[in-house]
Amino acid sequence: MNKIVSVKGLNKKINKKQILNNLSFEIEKGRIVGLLGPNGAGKTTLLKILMNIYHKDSGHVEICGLPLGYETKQHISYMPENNHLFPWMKINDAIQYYNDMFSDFDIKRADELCVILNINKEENISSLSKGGKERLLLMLTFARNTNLYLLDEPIGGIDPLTRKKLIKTIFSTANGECTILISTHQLYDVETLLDDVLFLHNGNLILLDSAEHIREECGKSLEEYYMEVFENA
Ligand SMILES: Nc1ncnc2c1ncn2[C@@H]1O[C@H](COP(=O)(O)OP(=O)(O)OP(=O)(O)O)[C@@H](O)[C@H]1O
Repeated sequence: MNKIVSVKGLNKKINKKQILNNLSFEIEKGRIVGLLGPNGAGKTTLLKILMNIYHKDSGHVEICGLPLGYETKQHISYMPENNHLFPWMKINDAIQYYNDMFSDFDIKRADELCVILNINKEENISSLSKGGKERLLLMLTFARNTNLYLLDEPIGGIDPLTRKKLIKTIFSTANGECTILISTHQLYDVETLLDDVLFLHNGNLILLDSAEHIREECGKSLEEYYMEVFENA
């Protein structure tokens, strides 16, 4: 089975406002896909639907060949936009918490990622900076062995040097087996990482293409292409 995510005719309204409009797309196994678009485009809403946190109004969504439900959640490691961890915890407690919650959590991998991302396991979560919290969430997210990683704005607060290390880490995790859908405004930083891009504008899918095709066909970087598309959208 090569389709990890399959979305057909997905619609979502919130407070009578159409947030996602008849979206249809597929994501193949092993791809790293950038979910890109301006503020309010519907990126977080889409990720929350894939995670079964928000319910769709209509349309059909499958994850790993299964219709959305409790079981599909088990296939996904999700990094939400906001920190959902308890402030009284130490990082070590958070690792334990994830280990208890998820049977696919790999403690050894968590330790390795702590070293790579310069995370002190004795630190209190309440004392972490914005970037520190993001590094913690990324460590927890990628210490799980799942088929699909959904990342919502994972690197906005992370300094450029750590971002570089992080991108390498994401590459090594991806290794052709797992699939990553990453919503970000840091296009410049993830440009080399992405296999495909999905452009959302006002809840509409306006482009799904391979990064290579965009570079070859248009002779532009993804960031340049993004600017061109959204300036004229
Ligand atoms: N719980 C909610 N109640 C009311 N409106 C909501 C809710 N969640 C999302 N929206 C609206 O849905 C639209 C899409 O929001 P969403 O957070 O999905 O966009 P986004 O592309 O992730 O934006 P950003 O890049 O700013 O994070 C926005 O107009 C937002 O105000």
